[in-house]
Amino acid sequence: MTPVQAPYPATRLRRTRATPALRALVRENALEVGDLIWPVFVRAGEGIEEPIPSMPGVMRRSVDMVVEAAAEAHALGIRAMCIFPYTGLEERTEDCAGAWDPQNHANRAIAAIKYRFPDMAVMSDVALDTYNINGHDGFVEDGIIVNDRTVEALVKMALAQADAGADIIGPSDMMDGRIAAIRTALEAGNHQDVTILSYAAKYASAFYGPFRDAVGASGALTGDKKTYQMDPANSDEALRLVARDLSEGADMVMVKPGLPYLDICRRVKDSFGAPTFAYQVSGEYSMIKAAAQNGWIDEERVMMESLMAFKRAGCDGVLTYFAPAAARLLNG
Ligand SMILES: NCc1[nH]cc(CCC(=O)O)c1CC(=O)O
Repeated sequence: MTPVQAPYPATRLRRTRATPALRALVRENALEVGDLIWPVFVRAGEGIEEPIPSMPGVMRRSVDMVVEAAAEAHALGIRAMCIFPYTGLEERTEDCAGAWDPQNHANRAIAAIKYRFPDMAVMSDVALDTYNINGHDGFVEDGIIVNDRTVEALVKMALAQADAGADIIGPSDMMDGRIAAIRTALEAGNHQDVTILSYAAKYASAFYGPFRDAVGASGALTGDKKTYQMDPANSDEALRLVARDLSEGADMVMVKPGLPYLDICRRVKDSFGAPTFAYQVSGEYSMIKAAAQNGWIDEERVMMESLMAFKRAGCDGVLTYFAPAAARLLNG
C-alpha cells in the first residue's frame, strides 16, 4: 500500500476524526459477536459452579451447568464455545485413557450442548495434559515427550469428540503429524464435515499460568513444555508450522497466546489467507481483571480494545474468556 496525501495544510488527518459519525465512516475494522469463541471449563458433579481464584469471573462447571451457561451464551448471540475438562489428580493416569472415554466430562458436555442447541458450534480440546498424571500434552517415556505414540492417542481422542458431536476439533498439543492423522481418521470415520482448528503456532508461554490452575494441571506438571511448544523468540517457525498444518488438512489455524503475538497473527493472515484465530489466554484475561479490580484500568474499555486489536491484526475471530461480557456490550 502506498498512501498518497497532499502536504499540510491540504491534508489534515484530524478532519476524519472530528466527529463520531466521521469516525464511524472511516473505521477499518469491526468486532462482532460472531467473532467470539467462549472457552468454558467442565468438571465432575452436578449443580456445581466453582470459581477459579486466579481467573475472576470464570467458573468450573458441572455438565448441567455448562448447558445453563450455553443457554446464556446462546441468548447473547454467541454461537461458538470451546470445552476444556478440569480433572482432579485421581482422574489422571499414565495411559491417559480418560482422554478418549466417550463418557468423560468434556464429551458429555459437548453432547449435552449440541442436544439443546444444535446451532452452537462446539469446539473440543485435543491434548493429553488434562488426563496425564504428569500434566504433559503427550506421553512421557524416560523423561521424553514421545511424538508418534501420542499422535495415535490424539486420534482416538479426536474421534470420541467428533462422535460426541463436536463441530470443531482443536488440537492444542503441538505434536508433529497430528493434523494429517486426525484428518484421515475423521474422513474414514464418517466425520467428513467436522472441522479442525489447529493450534498451529502455540508458544511455550508463561501466560498459561491461570489456565493450568483452572484445569488442575499446575500441581501435576513436571518440567516445562519447551520441547513441543514454540520458543517465544521465533516467528518464521510459526509460518512453517501453519503451512504444515494447512497442508495436512487444517481448516483454520490459531496463534496462541494472543496480544503478545499479534505480529504472528498478521504474518499468518498475510502469508496464507486462511481463517485465522487467536487465543486471548488465561494470563492475558487475568492481567486485565486484576488491574481493573485495583481500579488501575477501565475493564470494559480495555477488554474491547484488546479484542479489536485481534481484528486489526488480521484475525477472523478470537477465543476469549471475555466472550459473554463482550457480547453484552456489543448487543448494547
Ligand atoms: N493443552 C494445553 C492447553 N490448552 C489451552 C491452554 C492454555 C489456555 C489459557 O491459558 O487460557 C493450554 C495450556 C498449556 O499448554 O499448558
